Amino acid sequence: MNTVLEINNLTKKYGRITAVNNLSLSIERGSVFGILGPNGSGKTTTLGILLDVINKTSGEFSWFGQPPTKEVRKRIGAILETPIFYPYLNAVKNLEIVAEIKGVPKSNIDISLQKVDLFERRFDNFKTYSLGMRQRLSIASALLCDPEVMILDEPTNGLDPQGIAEIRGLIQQIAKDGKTIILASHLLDEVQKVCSHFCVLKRGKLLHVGTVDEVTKGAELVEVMANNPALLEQALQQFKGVKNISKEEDKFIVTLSEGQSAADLNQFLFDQKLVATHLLTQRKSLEKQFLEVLAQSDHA
Ligand SMILES: Nc1ncnc2c1ncn2[C@@H]1O[C@H](COP(=O)(O)OP(=O)(O)OP(=O)(O)O)[C@@H](O)[C@H]1O
Repeated sequence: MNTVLEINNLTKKYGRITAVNNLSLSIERGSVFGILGPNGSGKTTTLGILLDVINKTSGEFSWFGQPPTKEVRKRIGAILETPIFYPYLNAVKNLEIVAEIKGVPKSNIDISLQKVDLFERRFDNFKTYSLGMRQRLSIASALLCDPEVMILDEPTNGLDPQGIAEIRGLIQQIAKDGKTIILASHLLDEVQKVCSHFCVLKRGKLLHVGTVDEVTKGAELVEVMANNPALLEQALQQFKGVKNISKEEDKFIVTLSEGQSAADLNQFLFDQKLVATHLLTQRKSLEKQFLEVLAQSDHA
């Protein structure tokens, strides 16, 4: 893999608000990179800077190992906001206008429409399109110049479950075609389903970066219950293989250290003369990890 995007100490201040705070990241070719963060964490501002529509306050970034010139920018397709299409023109006519503006050959239009599965509906007026189809047309317009990188900001916002599934499938398809995708989302589930890598931003600061796999396939989470919750809690605190314990009523959710299994925990409890009435291993979800990372940052 080679590096598509390198960000070094990027900062954006709006008066007293620091929207992006000393952010450093690198994104490799072929990855689907999720920028995850609650509302106001600086995702859109970061993407805006990378696309040259927002001025940075300080820091640097490079695309494909080169400074971010207009020429380099042509290798990137982006949807920051839903583009404005003409309601009384069909998809082909709308994309012809986009192609004209971008200086892209019109022969790319049919290919783009096929990629987003709108070819059959290409002669229908835009106003007859569902929200999902409108979003797919936006993606087709970003694909017109056959970019190496696609940037999508909250691509499934406002869509119904079917529209969400379609867009997610489409993102995966575009990634399979070899494009690098950078997508901002506040939806953990979306990032978990679609992305290979992700970072977590909060108030403009980078809290975590890594692969989705290492989070979801990493440490085990075990639900434990026993007849005597107080004794169980004491025992759990003594177990050396515990990384974190949280409580949901009488049920304890135990994050095990790397290499520890539910069987080790069960054996330990048994040695303490405690019998677990409930012992369930969960795979760690991105959601739990994300909430933990955010909670830890509150105590930092
Ligand atoms: N033009 C602006 N002027 C002043 N403050 C701004 C401006 N744009 C963004 N901000 C502030 O910068 C911070 C980051 O906003 P940004 O929109 O980048 O976050 P986000 O993670 O994309 O959030 P959302 O998911 O709600 O779009 C917020 O505190 C926001 O209020």
